[in-house]
Amino acid sequence: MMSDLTTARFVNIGERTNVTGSARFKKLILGDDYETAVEVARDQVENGAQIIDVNMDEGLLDAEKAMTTFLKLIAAEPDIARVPVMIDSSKWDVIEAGLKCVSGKPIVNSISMKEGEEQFLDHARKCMDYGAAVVVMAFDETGQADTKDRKVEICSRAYDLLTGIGFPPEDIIFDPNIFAVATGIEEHDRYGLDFIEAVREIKQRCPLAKTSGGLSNLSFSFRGNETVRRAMHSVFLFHAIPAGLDMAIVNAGQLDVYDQIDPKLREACEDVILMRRPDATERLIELAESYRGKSAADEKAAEEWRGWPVQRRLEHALVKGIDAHVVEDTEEARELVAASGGRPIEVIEGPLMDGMNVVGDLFGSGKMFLPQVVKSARVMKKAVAHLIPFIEAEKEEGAKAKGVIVMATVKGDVHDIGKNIVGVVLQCNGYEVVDLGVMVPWAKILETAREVKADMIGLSGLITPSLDEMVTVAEEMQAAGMDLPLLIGGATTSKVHTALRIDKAYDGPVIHVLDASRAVGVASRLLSDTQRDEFVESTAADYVKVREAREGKAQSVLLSLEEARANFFDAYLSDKAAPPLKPGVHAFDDWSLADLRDYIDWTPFFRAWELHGTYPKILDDEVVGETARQLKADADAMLDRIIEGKWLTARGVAGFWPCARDGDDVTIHAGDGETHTVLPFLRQQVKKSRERANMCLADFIDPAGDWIGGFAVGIHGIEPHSKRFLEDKDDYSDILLKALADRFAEAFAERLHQHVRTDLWGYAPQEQLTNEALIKEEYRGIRPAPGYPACPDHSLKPILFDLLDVEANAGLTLTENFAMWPTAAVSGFYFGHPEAEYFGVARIGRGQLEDYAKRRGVDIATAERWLRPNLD
Ligand SMILES: C[S@@+](CC[C@H](N)C(=O)[O-])C[C@H]1O[C@@H](n2cnc3c(N)ncnc32)[C@H](O)[C@@H]1O
Repeated sequence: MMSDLTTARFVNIGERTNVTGSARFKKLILGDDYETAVEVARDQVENGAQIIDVNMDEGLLDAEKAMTTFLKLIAAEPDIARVPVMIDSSKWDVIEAGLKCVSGKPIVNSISMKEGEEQFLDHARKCMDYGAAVVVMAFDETGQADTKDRKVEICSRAYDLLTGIGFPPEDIIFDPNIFAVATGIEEHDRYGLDFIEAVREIKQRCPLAKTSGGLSNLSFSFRGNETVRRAMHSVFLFHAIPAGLDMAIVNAGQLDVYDQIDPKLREACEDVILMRRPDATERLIELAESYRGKSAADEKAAEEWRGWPVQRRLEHALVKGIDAHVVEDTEEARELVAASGGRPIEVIEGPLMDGMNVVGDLFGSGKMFLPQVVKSARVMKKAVAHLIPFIEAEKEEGAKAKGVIVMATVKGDVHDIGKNIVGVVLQCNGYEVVDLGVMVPWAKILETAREVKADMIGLSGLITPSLDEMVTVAEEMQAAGMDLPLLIGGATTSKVHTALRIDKAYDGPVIHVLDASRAVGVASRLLSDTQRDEFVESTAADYVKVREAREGKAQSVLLSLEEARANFFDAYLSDKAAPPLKPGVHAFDDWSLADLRDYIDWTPFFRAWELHGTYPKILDDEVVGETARQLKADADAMLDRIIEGKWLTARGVAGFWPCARDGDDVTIHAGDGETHTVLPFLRQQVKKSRERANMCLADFIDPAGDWIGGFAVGIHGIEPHSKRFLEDKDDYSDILLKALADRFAEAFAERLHQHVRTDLWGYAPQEQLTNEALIKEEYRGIRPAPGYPACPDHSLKPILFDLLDVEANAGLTLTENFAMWPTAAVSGFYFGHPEAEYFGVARIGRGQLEDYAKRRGVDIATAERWLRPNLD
């Protein structure tokens, strides 16, 4: 309960006997269990309610009867009947029925000028007849008052009308409408402050009248987060009561003592309610995350661990990933250490490292998974950040890292989720990570490694051209005479490529790290006095074996290019799709994120966090189910924030052009009929068994004339949010946000493709598929993406981007190695033929390489670089 001066004359109105606000009470009344329903009223009075609000407005109920029955029952209970009853209904008949059953002074909730002055005064006169006080809502013929001025204007007008008919001013209670704040909508930012200021003015203008409000609305955006809601309510009252608020409908048992609210949370609530800073909402939303999802039982457990000794609290916070109290706990630990003459560094070396060791052990033994580890790392980072100024002030050496690792996503590539996860996992295992970010040229990597005296270098990349960039880094390390271990990771990297190309380019140790969960094991062996040599030697020997196996392996037989072309896929061209209903290029500036949310494929999201399994089954998985559920809950909460706060913008473009197949090229005739663009595709050359064709995407296009489409979609606006998370040492939220942006991009590609089939191209207008069926690609047509197996050459992207004018229409650009920026982006071609399917071009021969170079007008070396994965 709030307990300070300001509350002395403040009246709590109990809200639990309200079928619209309490699911439990509704169930009792619908079930005719009035006996227990009366107990709800008694509990409220015992918990400090000084008025009880009774509401029976429920479609399935005879509200008049329910109101009458309930009020008569509580009138017979002296310990309840000692407090006034507020008869709450939007129906006047129900109010009148209630008025007849109340013996003491009733309060009517509510009347307003919504239907005009006449009805308002009619209801007021009837209330007067019953000696009832009235709640007057700030509502008039034009609607509900939302600004301060409207609130004051309507209440002043009502006051004059009521006192004009002799209504006792002390029986008037104004409710100037408490609305939800921190919704992410800018116009709502003023709602808290406007209410408080309106109350102040109404009290001055309307002598003797009282003010009230329904408090739970205020925190509506934080549904499910009781801690934050309670804090917001208490902070709001703390400021509204001195302004003149006399009463509020509130769960009296659910208010916190103002002084005992976590100061960080209290300040964030205050910033929002009093509109003290423009980013108040975002800050509160962000902070709220750390209090989210706490049930009553969790709350109790939470209170319990807060009573433990500080060392144990820190360990608990680290293992559970709770960052809400870590700064205050770290400070307490620091003071404790200081009191016994110790140094701040001892807090890191002692309780924090102990906690992280527990995390490391749990992770190592498969009892904890990446999302939890990243959350633990967030706690650790915040604790360390708090200690650093003290450590520096004492001119102490920082905690000695186990080793220093320079990490980078290579030049031309922009993907960093995997790298970031590895970085966080290494950091929380005691390594110092120098993260150079994305698109890092080799020179910068080498220079930094020297500068920080790195113990190893870690490279990451997602697109195929990055494989070459990694070879370049290895070659440059060799040329510079370095011998640091080089770690290789990322989606397109493989042990085979590492063995065949990178390991051969560099004499120092080269290790392919399959996934983030292995990074710590690799790093610790590389830096161990006893294990290093053995590990390096056995890995090198392993790579030699890979190379030998490769050399000795009978390679699949390749047809000549002519033979492969002769065995093309002979599609039924009469089945080709009709021309598009809406040809040309269509840009979409701001596709609804709420709409895209329903198209998300969650399985790859879990994979990004190294939780393997298909959604939704993964949620019930025996081993990772709990982690997956928590991760999904965090993702859903962030999606709410992204959508409500309009953090991101989905921009996309789709277009369709007349075209014809010309050998393995598709020639597009754009606009004027004169200019044409050539899309050169590659053909499978591996000798096929039996009837199977040597496919090429061009085979799905009619040489006599056809249509092809293209698209590009991207998710914009991530940067400021990412920056804010990182400034707050919150890698977990940063990675979560990036993974969700990727999900939105894929969902947008799926949604746009559906729109294309059913509307823009319109060859499948009747299609109706569930999201599951969309994910399984049960529709007609495909959208192959440059860089994927059917068209592995990323360098087709500039051609596609020109056709669609992607930069202007969707705001996407390409790096020198054809990675799209922003990172959360997808692009590809549309083929509408019913037999069109995905395949892999796989290995091609020298003949096709030379032919392709000619068709593209580039030299062989360039074509080799583009097609490297298909040449090995
Ligand atoms: C990478 S998944 C993305 C869809 C998945 N539901 C998601 O949300 O991540 C499938 C997409 O990759 C591309 N793709 C897959 N296999 C391909 C292939 N063999 N050739 C070309 N593109 C391919 C297509 O653009 C296809 O729509």
